[in-house]
Amino acid sequence: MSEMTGVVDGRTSEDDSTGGLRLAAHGVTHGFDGETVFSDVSLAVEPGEVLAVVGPSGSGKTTLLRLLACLESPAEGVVTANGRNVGEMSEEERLHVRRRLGMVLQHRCLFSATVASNAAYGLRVRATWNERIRAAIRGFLGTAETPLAAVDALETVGMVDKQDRHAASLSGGEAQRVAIARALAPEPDVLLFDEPTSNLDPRNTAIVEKAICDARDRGMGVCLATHDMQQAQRVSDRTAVLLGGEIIECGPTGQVFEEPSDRRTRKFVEGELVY
Ligand SMILES: Nc1ncnc2c1ncn2[C@@H]1O[C@H](COP(=O)(O)OP(=O)(O)OP(=O)(O)O)[C@@H](O)[C@H]1O
Repeated sequence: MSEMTGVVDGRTSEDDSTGGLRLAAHGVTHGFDGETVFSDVSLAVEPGEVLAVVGPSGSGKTTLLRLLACLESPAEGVVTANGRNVGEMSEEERLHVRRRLGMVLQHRCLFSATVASNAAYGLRVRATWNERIRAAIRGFLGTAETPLAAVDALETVGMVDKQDRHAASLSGGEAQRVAIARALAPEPDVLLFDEPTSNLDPRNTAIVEKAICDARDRGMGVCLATHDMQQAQRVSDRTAVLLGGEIIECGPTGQVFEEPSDRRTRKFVEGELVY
């Protein structure tokens, strides 16, 4: 619980003053059907950094991301957003936090709509009522245009030329890139990416990794769950190793990979650990 500073209810000194969003898990334990997946996990995604979460299949990377995304509540411990316990927020406040997040889940699902409409989804749900009414009128008149931010995001992932295609017609890799564009378009404060390049070839992996680094350089916090040790080394500032139901190591990526303090980390990152 070492990161649990100045928390939990009420506003704290960490609150919105920085303009960014700091998401943190404090002493979090979670599991399913009576089985614990991980215990006493504490980590934070700082604004302007990429935090990689690496660990074997089934170690709980997705579960941790879902807790940080406020999609589930931890069995024990708390998740905070700028120092406030999201479990003690009203529904409206939690929704406000969720709207500051962009998420790409491993089992991404696109809506049954065009690529452009999918990419613009996050902008639509964040729009004010006035903006929604104007958009509805433009839709009715047949003069609706794809918002520039959605076009930019599609351009970033190399999908702008397919913006009129129906999502159902896309390959797995194309759908993955549209899901990433959908997360990027609203310029959220924090991006939570679960294996975002699992279906991509090296060229498109490089494009997505560049988008992740660009987002970090613009001040977003990025939490990246990945199996790909090279990817963690290429893009992340810090790496957390989730193994055997706990975070066994969390620190600057160079240090975790080159001079880990836990011998299991060295075995894991070098692919020697049998699990
Ligand atoms: N909704 C659920 N109901 C029951 N068990 C679940 C559920 N979600 C995850 N689990 C279990 O929790 C454990 C952790 O799953 P999780 O998907 O978080 O791992 P992961 O590290 O992301 O795995 P992978 O790298 O294979 O994606 C697994 O044993 C999984 O079967």
